[in-house]
Amino acid sequence: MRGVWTTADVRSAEQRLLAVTPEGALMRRAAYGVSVRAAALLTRYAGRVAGTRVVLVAGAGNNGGDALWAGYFLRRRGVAVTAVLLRPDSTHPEGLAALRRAGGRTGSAESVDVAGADLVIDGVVGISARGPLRPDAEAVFARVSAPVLAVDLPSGVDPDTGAVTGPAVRATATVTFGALKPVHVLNPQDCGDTTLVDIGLGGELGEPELRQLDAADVAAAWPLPGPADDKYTQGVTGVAAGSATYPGAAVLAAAAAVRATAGMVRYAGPAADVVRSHWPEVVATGSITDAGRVQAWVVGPGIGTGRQGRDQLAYALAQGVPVCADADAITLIAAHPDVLDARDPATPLLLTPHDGEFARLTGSAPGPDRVGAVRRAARRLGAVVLLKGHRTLVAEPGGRVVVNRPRGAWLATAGSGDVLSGVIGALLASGLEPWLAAAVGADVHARAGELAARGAPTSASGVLAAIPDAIRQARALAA
Ligand SMILES: NC(=O)C1=CN([C@@H]2O[C@H](COP(=O)(O)OP(=O)(O)OC[C@H]3O[C@@H](n4cnc5c(N)ncnc54)[C@H](O)[C@@H]3O)[C@@H](O)[C@H]2O)[C@@H](O)CC1
Ligand SMILES: [K+]
Repeated sequence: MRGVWTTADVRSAEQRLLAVTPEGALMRRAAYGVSVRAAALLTRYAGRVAGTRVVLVAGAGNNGGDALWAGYFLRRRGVAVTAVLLRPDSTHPEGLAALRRAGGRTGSAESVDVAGADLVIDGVVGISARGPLRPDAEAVFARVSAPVLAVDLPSGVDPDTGAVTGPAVRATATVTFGALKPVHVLNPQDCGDTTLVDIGLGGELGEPELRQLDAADVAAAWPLPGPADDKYTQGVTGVAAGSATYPGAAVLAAAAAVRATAGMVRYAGPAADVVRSHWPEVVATGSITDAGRVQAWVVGPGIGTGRQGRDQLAYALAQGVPVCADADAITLIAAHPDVLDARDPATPLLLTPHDGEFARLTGSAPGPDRVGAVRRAARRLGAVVLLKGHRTLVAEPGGRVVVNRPRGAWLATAGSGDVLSGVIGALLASGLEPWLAAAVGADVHARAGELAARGAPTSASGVLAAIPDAIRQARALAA
């Protein structure tokens, strides 16, 4: 798992490291990393390094210092470097001196040929940034047509939320130092391709603010049958979904569970015949009370918000096994919170709202601080909450939050949520910890969406069919 730390955490870790590191060493390490990434971008976009032209845009702080030192290293590789100094009187003195010593030039926003650069390096602001780009910096970036390499983060984007509230740099690539910050995972669009340079901060960092799974985490968590397994030992998934009028949700959720694990899937509800005819391997019954023993329930997609749905939900919650409550089940919990009384508090509950359901459930929309909102909701509800979105978030009551890596917007298609709940149900039934089940399920769901789409719109059935390839992809990347 990759950790992500707040700027406050990073700043205090840096202070501790600075106290035991020779003056300027951290900045030179950081800046050297920027120069290496800059050289790679120049090779890619201009076909060479020596003889190219790089413009640095340097603000008043250490972020500007990083850019100036990166300019020093690029000069040594034969690059013509010119720095636009936004605050000439308070520019980082050592960085400026190093650049000049190496033959770099400086100028004002008006005098430097920004439009003629092969690469622009954004050293306006870093982790001490507040608010959007100021007009002087905005005017410089308006003239840029070359790729932009952001130092630490794209200036103008909020480091801790990734929010853009005014003019901001849109980077081709970002080089960050010591630790990923929330901006890198919450706003990857404006960061471009982010690389992390190790400046030795690792030992100084505490618990991360956010976590992100990589393929190895997904592969390690995904349940696979062993030689001693049979259809029961892998965990039986129960799916209570759909209605006679809307059987589609039932078919999609049950089928997703079938695709996700090799164990058994039981379906209970009014769409039993339709489910059975599409997926003969599902053991389907008309009533949840006749369904038999399962190791986790998925309840909600298409069950409606009336008496029948409420009874199904209350029954599932009383079985002493983990429950993934989705769609109508969330609306039911919002309207009748007493339904949760049927649940043994030791039974894990996982809720998978989209923004509208989240607002119904908690009384307010997630707002711009989605991480804070989902973390509070999980704590208050004593449940794992998966907040759907371009970057799906999963929070558990103890405060840990996983951010899903977006893979295009292909999953914005009808029925896609039903597929997700079926996958998560199967993972819960296999015994995965609920927040890991939700995070790993969301990751494979996103991979399946990308594989199904391959550049053109897809459908929930397409996503469903791509689940095995998504699992294979994660396992192959981890191998
Ligand atoms: N402290 C360290 O040990 C290291 C710091 N490093 C660099 O230092 C950066 C942090 O440097 P600083 O704390 O000096 O601060 P920044 O360089 O992030 O910002 C400098 C100052 O700009 C002003 N400012 C804030 N928002 C602005 C806006 N929207 N437009 C214009 N000006 C604005 C503020 O007065 C702020 O203090 C990191 O992002 C990283 O690039 C790296 O060199 C690695 C080591
Ligand atoms: K920057």
